[in-house]
Amino acid sequence: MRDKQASKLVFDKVYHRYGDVAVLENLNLEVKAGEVVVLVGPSGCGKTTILNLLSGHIAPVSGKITREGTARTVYQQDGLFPWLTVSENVGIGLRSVKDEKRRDYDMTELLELVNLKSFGNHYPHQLSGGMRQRAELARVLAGDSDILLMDEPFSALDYQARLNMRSELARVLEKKPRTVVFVTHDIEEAAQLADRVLVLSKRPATICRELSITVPRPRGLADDEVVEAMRMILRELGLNNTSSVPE
Ligand SMILES: Nc1ncnc2c1ncn2[C@@H]1O[C@H](COP(=O)(O)OP(=O)(O)OP(=O)(O)O)[C@@H](O)[C@H]1O
Repeated sequence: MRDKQASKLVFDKVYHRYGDVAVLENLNLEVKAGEVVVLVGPSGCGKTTILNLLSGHIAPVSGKITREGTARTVYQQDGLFPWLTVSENVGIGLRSVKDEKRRDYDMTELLELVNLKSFGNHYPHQLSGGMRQRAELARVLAGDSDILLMDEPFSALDYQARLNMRSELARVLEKKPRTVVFVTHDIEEAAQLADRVLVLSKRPATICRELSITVPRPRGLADDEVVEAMRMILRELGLNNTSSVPE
């Protein structure tokens, strides 16, 4: 399998616009191998555009993007095929893997990893939203991609399911480390998951604050560093009403 340390993402003076609308202006960004970077910022500032540029779905107008390693994207709505079982959906994640390597991937292990071992023969409509996102996670972890690009993957779930998915992702990354770029509007999620939070300005997006969080995952919502990170993100986003953040 590929050396996980090899994956790295770099934006060098990236400029992008749609028509006349400049979305990114000379954005510099570096994500180290194995790092979990969370992007937060105002709606429409260009977070999804950054992921699409990182995945190669779109090309920048100017500037250079370096991506060492293969990337898979997880979206807000799960991308499972409704006519395939969970195992078959997860198996699709192995499409890019050469036949002789496929036997290295144990489907049971993947399903176990996301706590869906008994649901391999179920169809997506027989699962809850959280279970579907877990199946999606197994699908993107299957195969040999080193980079996960996650675009508000848990935002369609209810609060309890979101909390569960955060600790699930933390646990999965502990077992199968990946380089992750994660977009969210949820500052709790950012503070609980990120090694580094990048707070973006409004369009054209620049990085107005970088925040490293060193406490190991999984992290409690009331952990000092998590609470402090939430405070700083709120302040940076101009949402200074900190009364809802636990003292
Ligand atoms: N394909 C496109 N064509 C034209 N304009 C686009 C396109 N995609 C995005 N935009 C515009 O570019 C800007 C940035 O969009 P983007 O989706 O990257 O922002 P975002 O930060 O992810 O937003 P949100 O937080 O609301 O999801 C927005 O003004 C959006 O309307």
